[in-house]
Amino acid sequence: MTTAQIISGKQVSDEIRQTLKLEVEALAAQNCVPGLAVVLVGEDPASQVYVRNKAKACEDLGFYSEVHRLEADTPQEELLALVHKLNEQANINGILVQLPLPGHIEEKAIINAVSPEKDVDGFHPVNVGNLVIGDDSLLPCTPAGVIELIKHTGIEMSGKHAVVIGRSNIVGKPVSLLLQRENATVTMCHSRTANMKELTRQADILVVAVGRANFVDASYVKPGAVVIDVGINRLDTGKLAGDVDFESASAVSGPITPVPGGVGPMTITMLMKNTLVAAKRAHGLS
Ligand SMILES: Nc1nc2c(c(=O)[nH]1)N[C@@H](CN(C=O)c1ccc(C(=O)N[C@@H](CCC(=O)O)C(=O)O)cc1)CN2
Repeated sequence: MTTAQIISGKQVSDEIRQTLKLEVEALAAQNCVPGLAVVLVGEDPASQVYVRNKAKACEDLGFYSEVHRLEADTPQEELLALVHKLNEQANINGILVQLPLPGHIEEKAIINAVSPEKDVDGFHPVNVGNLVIGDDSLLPCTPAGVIELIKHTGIEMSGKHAVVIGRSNIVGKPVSLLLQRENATVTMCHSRTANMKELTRQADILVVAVGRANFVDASYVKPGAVVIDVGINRLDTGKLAGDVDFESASAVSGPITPVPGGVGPMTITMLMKNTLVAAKRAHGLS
């Protein structure tokens, strides 16, 4: 049985949403209603759930929202035309095209088509570039959620050694940049890293985003380290598993996130936060 502190993404997410809701109410008095457009192409079952949850979050917080559901064989040009239309739509402050997209659509072309001011995913090269140079930008939701969860533990990131396993554009790379922004010393590991355990065992903060169920066990973890599991892997049994073997890792770790109920719920909450920020900017409010 674990004695480690379990970091509840659900609880942190609820707290942030309460703050957002108050802000939305205050903004309404200034005729500013945040608007989010979510675009789903195809019928991927997990994506359908995430899109429904995004629409529900908008409703709960008092945002305006639109969900555009397109057939799986929708031509790329049609999707681009929709994105261009949403870029021009004044009541929409945030545009999110749900990933993954069907194989015939070039993800990069779609991401690049979203206006950077409405890119609430933080995936557009302009926002990525601003993240790299440390300028204000819309931050990618899952990495921003990871930082919020670490802050919630009360453990200082400054001066700590953070190790990130995984170097994807949507999690590993941005989370490393955000940790550096918090003045952590960051090491990135990936599939070609030699002696990975030697590095991860030095980590005060270990972020795992490899996409392999139960990849990290206790042997990777420094006693007392904060462990953040970004993985969401659907097992053959239908159950969800993280990239971290929770039973094993939590026997030695400090605060640790579970799956489900850890990083996942933060993703949508940070999307709501980004949409609010984008709406305020569009209305000239700081
Ligand atoms: N355009 C984007 N596409 C995708 C993103 C993204 O940030 N932008 N991230 C993921 C999917 N995603 C949001 O879109 C997402 C994933 C997981 C969760 C979540 O709450 N997970 C729960 C478990 C839910 C379940 O039972 O499946 C948890 O971990 O507790 C929310 C949002 C890929 N696509």
